[in-house]
Amino acid sequence: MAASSAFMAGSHVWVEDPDDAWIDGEVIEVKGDEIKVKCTSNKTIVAKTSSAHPKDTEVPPTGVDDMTKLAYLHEPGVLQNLKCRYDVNEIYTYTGSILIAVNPFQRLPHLYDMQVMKKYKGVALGELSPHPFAVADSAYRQMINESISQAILVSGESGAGKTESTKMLMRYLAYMGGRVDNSEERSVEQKVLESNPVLEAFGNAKTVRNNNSSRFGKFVELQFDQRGRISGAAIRTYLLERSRVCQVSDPERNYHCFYMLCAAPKEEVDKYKLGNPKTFHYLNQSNCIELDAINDSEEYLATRRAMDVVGMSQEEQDAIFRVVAGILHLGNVDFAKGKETDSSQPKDDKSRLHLKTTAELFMCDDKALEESLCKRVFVTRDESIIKALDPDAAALSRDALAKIVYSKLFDWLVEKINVAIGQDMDSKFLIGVLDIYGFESFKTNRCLTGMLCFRHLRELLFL
Ligand SMILES: Nc1ncnc2c1ncn2[C@@H]1O[C@H](COP(=O)(O)OP(=O)(O)OP(=O)(O)O)[C@@H](O)[C@H]1O
Repeated sequence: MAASSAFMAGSHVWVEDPDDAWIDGEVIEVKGDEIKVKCTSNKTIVAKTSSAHPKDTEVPPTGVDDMTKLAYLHEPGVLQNLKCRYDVNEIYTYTGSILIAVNPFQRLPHLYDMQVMKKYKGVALGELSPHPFAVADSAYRQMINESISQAILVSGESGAGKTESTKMLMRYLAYMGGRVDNSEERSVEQKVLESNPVLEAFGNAKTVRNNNSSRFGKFVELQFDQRGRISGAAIRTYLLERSRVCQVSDPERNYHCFYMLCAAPKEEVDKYKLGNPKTFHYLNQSNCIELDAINDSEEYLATRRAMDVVGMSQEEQDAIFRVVAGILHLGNVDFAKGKETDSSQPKDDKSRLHLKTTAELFMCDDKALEESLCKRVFVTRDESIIKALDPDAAALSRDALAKIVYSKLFDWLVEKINVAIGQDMDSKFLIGVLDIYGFESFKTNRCLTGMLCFRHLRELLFL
C-alpha cells in the first residue's frame, strides 16, 4: 500500500498511466496529498500520493526469478518484474512455491525436452530456474516422501496458457512415474493425450481471447502404486459452460463439434439432415462461423479417428452425432401462440419439420417431444397438474432441453474416455492437476446464475 509520508523529492515511484497501466519516475515536488513526478518517458505528471507506489531501484534489469526477492510486492513491481523477464525470454517466475507463467505465444521446444526433464529430477524447488517441471517434481517427491496424494492448481484468464502448462506437468509426472516393465503398451500420458481431441471437440470453443478455449474445468488424476509408478489415470470435468449451447455472442463460436458436423463428408451431412451452419439458430447468433486456423472438415475426421482410438464403436459415434445434430434442429423450433390462452405450438411448417427431425435423431416420439416443450407438469402430493406454456416459456424450455442433453452427452463422453484410459481403483496415491478457466467479463453475461456459482466455486477452491 502507498504511504504518502514515504515520498519526498528524489523518491523513485510508480504512478498510474492511462496507456501503460503504470509508469515510473522521480518525485520532484510534494504538495499535500499530491506529488509531481518526472517520468522516465520524460513527461511530468501530478498524482495523488495514495495512488502512487514506491519503486525498488535495486531490481536487476533482467528481473528476479522469485517475486519474494522484491522489496515491494505491489502491482507495478510484480508487472515490471514479469515484463523484464519476458523481455529476455524467461516466461516463468516464482512467488514462493507458486509458479507464474506468461504465455510466450510461440513454441519454445528447448524448454521442455528430455534433457530439461532430467535436469529437474530430484532438485529442490527454487534451485533451478522456475519451471512447471520443478513444480511437478516437488509434488512427486512430496507424494513419495510423505505418502500423501498431491494436487496442483492451474489457474488464469482464458488464453493464459493453463492447458499448455497442464500438459507440461503431466508430461513430467508421466516421465517420473513411467512404467518400465510394460514398454509395449501405450503410456497413460499417451492415452490421456489421445483423448484430448474428443474432449476438445465437445468442450472447447472459440472465444474472444482463445480460438480453442476449454469451456470446462478439468481435473486430471494420475494414479500411482506404492513404488511411485503410474498405475492409471482419470479425467474429471467440471462446470461445462452449458449456456454456450444455445447462446453465442459475436465474435465467438458455439462448441467446435457443431461446426465440424456441418462440415463432415456429404453423406454424413445428409444423414443428419444438416447443411450450412448459418441456417441454425444456435450457430447463427454470431457472425463467426469459420476460423482461419481451423479446418472443420479435417477436425471432424480427426475427432472420428480419436473416437476410434478411445474405443468408441461406430454405433456409439453415430449416436453421439445424432444428438449433436438433434440439438441443432431443436434450436430451429420456434413457437407461436396456441389455440388456448397462454399456450403455444410450433410456429409453422418449418418449425414442425425441425421438431420432427429432432425427434427422429433423438429417437423419441415427436408428439411427446412437442408436449414436453409446450407444457409443464407440476407434480403435487396427490396429483400431477399440466400447465400450458406461452411461446416465450416454450422457447426457454427448448433451450433448457438442449443444454441438459448436451451436458449429459459430454458427461457420457468423459466416462467413456475414462474407461479407455484405465483407472486404477486400488491406487495408493494420486497427483491431481486442476485446470480451471478463469474470470471473464462479457458485455452481457450469458448466464448470470451460472457465472455466480462458478465464481463461488472458485473462491472455495482457493480457500
Ligand atoms: N508455454 C507455452 N508455449 C507455447 N505456446 C503457449 C504456451 N502457453 C500457451 N501457449 C499458446 O497460447 C494458446 C492458448 O493457451 P491455452 O489453450 O493453454 O490457454 P488456456 O489458459 O487453457 O485458455 P482457456 O482457459 O481459454 O482454455 C495455446 O494454444 C498456445 O498457442
